[in-house]
Amino acid sequence: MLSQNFMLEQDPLSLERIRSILVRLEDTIIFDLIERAQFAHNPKIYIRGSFPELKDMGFEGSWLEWFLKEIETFHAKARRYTSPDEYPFTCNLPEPVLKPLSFPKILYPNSVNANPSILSFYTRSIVPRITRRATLALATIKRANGIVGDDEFEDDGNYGSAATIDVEVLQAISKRVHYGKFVSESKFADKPSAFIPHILKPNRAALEALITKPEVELRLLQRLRKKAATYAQDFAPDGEAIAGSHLNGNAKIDVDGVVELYENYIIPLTKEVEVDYLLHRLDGMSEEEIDELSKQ
Ligand SMILES: O=C(O)C(=O)C[C@]1(C(=O)O)C=C[C@@H](O)C=C1
Repeated sequence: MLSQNFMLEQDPLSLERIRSILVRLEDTIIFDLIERAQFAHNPKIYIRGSFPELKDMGFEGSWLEWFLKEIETFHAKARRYTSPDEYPFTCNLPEPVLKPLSFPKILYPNSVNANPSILSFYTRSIVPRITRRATLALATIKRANGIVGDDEFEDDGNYGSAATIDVEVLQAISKRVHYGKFVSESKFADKPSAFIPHILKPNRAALEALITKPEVELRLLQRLRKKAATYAQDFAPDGEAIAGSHLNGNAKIDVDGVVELYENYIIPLTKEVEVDYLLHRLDGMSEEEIDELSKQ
């Protein structure tokens, strides 16, 4: 079986293996979004300074940033961020308590990190979109109970639950997007001579054209729509999907929203990471080394 375990894989740069991980991460991302969609938008948790309790403890960021800092502090101690496919959202994290694993050297040393963009599009675009249904349901309940005030409708008070799932979604998207580095390394290793001229004379458009595979993207979006539509349904105790349970606003997740998330953010950002990685792929190499690579 193709795995995500770098310590076990014979050929970590096989494009088939890397793509199989991207496919599996689709499931993780869809399920995490379904979990997040259970709760209202809760915009307060993304705004710095809206929790005086955090300020009192000397923390200046938002509620979500506090969650990220605390969770990543713990995970850093368990050496999560020494793995080549894990990237933290916060900095100044503690050292691991265990000695490092000696991962095989797969990626060329680089400092490409797309997490600031991921955090920004997730909080500004994704959360409001996928929580719309929970927010509307809350509005109905509050109106029926005579509670008015539009901003109240977005807030169900589940700040801990919402932020816990936010961290999971962010980590899954981050892993997915940064897998772009492995895709790039695999494509580069396959034919360095195709890439080298556009790295030496930096040309983003040419590099992007080289890594873009429209048929792979199309298949991905079709598969994703089917998966999201399946998981959006309810299932009877015997495991049969309940007909129509994903219609008339009852779907567990906004299927179009999931597809748009991939089409407009996740795939473009993965490609950006791929190109950024390539642009630094020859950093620190001598002319002789580059000449040698160009022959391949
Ligand atoms: O599978 C690849 O070849 C990738 O580069 C990954 C990916 C994606 O984000 O899913 C990105 C660019 C390609 O056009 C196709 C798919």
